[in-house]
Amino acid sequence: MSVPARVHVPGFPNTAAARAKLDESFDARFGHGFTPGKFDPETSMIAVVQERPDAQRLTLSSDFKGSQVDALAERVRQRGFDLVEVDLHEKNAVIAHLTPEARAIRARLASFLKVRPWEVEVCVELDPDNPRIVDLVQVLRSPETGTDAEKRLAVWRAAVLVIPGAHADWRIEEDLVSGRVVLERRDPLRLPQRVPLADLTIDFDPDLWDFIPHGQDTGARVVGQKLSVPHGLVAGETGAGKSYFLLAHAVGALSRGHDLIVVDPTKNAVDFTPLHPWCAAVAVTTLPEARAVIETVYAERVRRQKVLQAHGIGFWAKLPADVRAAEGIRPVTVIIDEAASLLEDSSANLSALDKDDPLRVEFEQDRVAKTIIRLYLGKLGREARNVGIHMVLGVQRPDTSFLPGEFRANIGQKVQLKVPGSAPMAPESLRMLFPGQFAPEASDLLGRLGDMPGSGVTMAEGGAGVAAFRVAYEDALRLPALLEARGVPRAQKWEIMQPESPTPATLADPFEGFSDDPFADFGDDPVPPRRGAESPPVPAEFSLDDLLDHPQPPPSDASAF
Ligand SMILES: Nc1ncnc2c1ncn2[C@@H]1O[C@H](COP(=O)(O)OP(=O)(O)OP(=O)(O)O)[C@@H](O)[C@H]1O
Repeated sequence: MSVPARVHVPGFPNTAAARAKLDESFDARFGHGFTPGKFDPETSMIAVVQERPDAQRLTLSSDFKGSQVDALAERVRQRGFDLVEVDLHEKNAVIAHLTPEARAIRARLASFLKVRPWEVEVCVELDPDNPRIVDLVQVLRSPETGTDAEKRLAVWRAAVLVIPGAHADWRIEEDLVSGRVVLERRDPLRLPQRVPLADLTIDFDPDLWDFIPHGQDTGARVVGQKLSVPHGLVAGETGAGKSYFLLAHAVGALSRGHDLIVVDPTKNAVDFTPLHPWCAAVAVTTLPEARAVIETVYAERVRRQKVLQAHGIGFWAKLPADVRAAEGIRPVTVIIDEAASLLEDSSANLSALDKDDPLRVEFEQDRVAKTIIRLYLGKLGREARNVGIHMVLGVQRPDTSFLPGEFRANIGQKVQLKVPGSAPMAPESLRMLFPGQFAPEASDLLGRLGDMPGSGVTMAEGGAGVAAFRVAYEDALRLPALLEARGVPRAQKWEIMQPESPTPATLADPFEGFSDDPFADFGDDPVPPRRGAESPPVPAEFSLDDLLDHPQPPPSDASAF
């Protein structure tokens, strides 16, 4: 049967596992000795490559020993063939005509792996337009390089560099079942060396409220967050550039007319200090302070919902401009850095301490603050977009399990930043951020990012896929000048509710007697706080104790809104 040079494989995922599977079907269709080669995603065609050209099987004498294999290889070579496989147990060997490239690469890989050439089998393809460039090397057979998948990958990452012309940006993938390793040429990712934040920042324009730019991709296209899905999440360990990402987001939001709120009691939001005059509120010292700010944000959500209801309108931007101005309704961006530490429960048990011990009092207050922040975050997750409230969370690890489900479901843009010089992240650790086939893609891109801080991958809601990008940057101390130059007004400060500080004894279980959602029975929740300098002075009264003891919202102040 004549074997085609290429076959059409629409939708082929081009993974090592898919190759191994296709190899089986090649065996069935074309007989042994053909393997899937270079895949062209544009035409969905894959090459059919002969693994062992002119292969012949030799029978070895019954007393043939391992010590004689080198001599055998030399005799085979003198006859113009290559020894490709020796089976000392079955006493046979396979010889074939390897291409010069396959012979050379096999020899280099074998030497790197410290084995003899016939213990490694490769299939090599060259660039059809430039036969001096190696396009694809498939290692069809090789000795075991370790039991740990990450370590084996590290071995192949080093091994790939012995291939002439190869570099660290080559794609490297192993199929765990067949053991086939695919080493494929890719052009290196070329991210901009630096993206000046000033280049992405516009003159103050609230009409452009629904897109916050973050940086540029490999084609210098602007990457950012569309606010059609309200919230965002950025993951990155220390040194990855997370604080500067959040600063870029803050500046983008301010120049698009958002009120800015910063919550970061873990790191005291020092990087944000220059932005304080532009912040409507900050919570940067304690968890109860963070709780009060989040409660205030939620109460603002309730107030806005009432305004919308009163006008029979479902979305804040559709309110008449005069109503928005009178009510102080602008989009709100709430930045919460180190979000996990605000939400994750602490398992410490301080019952051995006296109940008035300051340490225990603080611990109990923190615990209650976390519980309440988690509750409000869940509610804001699903109820925030129509009133214009958007949150961006910073976390160390790409793990969202600590977030309330409603919040997770409303994260539009997800970003993973890479610490310069760090080991590549395995797809498994990225699955919570990037579902399905996007996790391997994200892992792959992260592996090719190079060593510049503020580089990462992002995936926006809507299935457009993952993209590598460089975060826009400006020295934090120069941000005030940038905002001034762009005409961004300083903030009207929000009045933050101060929940009464309950005594530790009443804090033991603040939600006892409530099933899932302790606020579900209370209709429209707390009395809204006063907002901005234009608002009439109405006392903002809302505390956890009020909710628990007097389920109805106090009606007396409602008319003021
Ligand atoms: N986009 C960027 N472009 C250029 N340099 C950057 C960028 N982002 C961060 N850097 C540099 O990298 C350093 C670390 O960034 P950053 O402080 O944001 O890290 P981080 O991940 O927030 O760390 P930490 O968790 O300790 O705050 C900064 O001092 C800054 O100089």
